[in-house]
Amino acid sequence: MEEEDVPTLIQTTAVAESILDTNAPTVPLTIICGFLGAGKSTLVKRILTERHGYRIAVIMNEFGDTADIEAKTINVSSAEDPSAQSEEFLELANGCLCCSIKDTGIAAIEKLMQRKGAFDHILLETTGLADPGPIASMFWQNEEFAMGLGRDIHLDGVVCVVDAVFGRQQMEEDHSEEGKGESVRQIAGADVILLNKIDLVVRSQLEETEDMIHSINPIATIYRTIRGEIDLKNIMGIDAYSSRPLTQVQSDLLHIHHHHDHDHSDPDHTHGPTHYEIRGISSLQIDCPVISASHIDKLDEWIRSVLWEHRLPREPAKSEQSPEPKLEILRCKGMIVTDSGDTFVLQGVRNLYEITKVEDREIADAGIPDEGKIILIGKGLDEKVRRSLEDVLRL
Ligand SMILES: Nc1nc2c(ncn2[C@@H]2O[C@H](COP(=O)(O)OP(=O)(O)OP(=O)(O)O)[C@@H](O)[C@H]2O)c(=O)[nH]1
Repeated sequence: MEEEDVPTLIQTTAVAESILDTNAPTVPLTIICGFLGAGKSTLVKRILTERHGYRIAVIMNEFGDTADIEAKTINVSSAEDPSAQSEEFLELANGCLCCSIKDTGIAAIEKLMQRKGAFDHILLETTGLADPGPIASMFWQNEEFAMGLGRDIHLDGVVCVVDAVFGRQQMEEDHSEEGKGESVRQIAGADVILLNKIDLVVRSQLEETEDMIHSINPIATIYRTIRGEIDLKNIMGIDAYSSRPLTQVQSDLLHIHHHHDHDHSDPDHTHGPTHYEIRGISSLQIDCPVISASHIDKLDEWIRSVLWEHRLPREPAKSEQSPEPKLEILRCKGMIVTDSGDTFVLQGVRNLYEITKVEDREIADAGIPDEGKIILIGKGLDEKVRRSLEDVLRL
């Protein structure tokens, strides 16, 4: 996708189909991020110790207090291979596998893949300060990845654990001049959010935090948890980066529609950027009418300009000194319906994206949607951006 000659839609579909047809499923990978102290380790510990029936390989930054888990060391460092010194595998009583990484995650995952077949899912826990975006794009639509680990692994989703007690305060601090904005980037890049420690707060505080999260990221599903207690099917196997399960994308989009239904009575607030703009990160939702098939190319061009050149098509590039915020998309997702009866799914993480035609048989399963919707999460998403995209869709 980095090249000028972006693969055509047909090729993309063909690749997706060939993956489907080879009957060699790749292992789903879930990234777990979250605020410092929000409860990531508590969640991981649950996964490693409880009897849930899943065989999960967990990659942790450090073993921390999880090292006391009853386990046997499988692989210790070897003298010939220095990279092996940075990781260790532990096989746990509940069938899970655990490994720690200190520097690059890729080396650990490559090692892990030598044990392919011993697990059905990979969880990658990041540090409390990590921005999941660059990590997610390492595993998605990345040529190097596609040629290597991508044959064995696919990105399933990004889960963010948010502290119900301090989450709001954390986001507000991150919004300040001194803050680096990690917590907001974590929320912006997540597909599922666990609002954890709900036992420690009152309902109104929960709702306020949820509102704030929704304003930054209307795509993510929020679950309220205590000590990371959650049915694992809600965080694993969600296929958030796939264009295949139309039903999932559709339900996400319907969910958003539902959530903002109350806005429709007020014309000024029908689709505007949400009122929160924390560290300039906000979201934009645009309804797409049924468009003509030729508009797909125009849309593709628009997306490329915004994602790669950080400007609207035909708009001059902004200088570094420009007072206007830089246009930066952290996540985009959408569904587009054409008058030829085709449905396309848009998926994007930062500057990587794909627009994929949905197969007829999937539509047969899910039903043809009446209209589409595009959601952008990022910086500089003002009314000008909305109008520009609407113009492209309504040519
Ligand atoms: N009351 C309450 N305490 C919790 C809950 N979840 C986690 N904790 C406690 O919160 C503290 C921090 O939890 P961790 O799981 O270590 O948090 P973390 O996100 O891994 O922390 P870092 O790795 O430092 O970013 C621990 O003392 C947990 O026992 C919860 O739902 N309710």
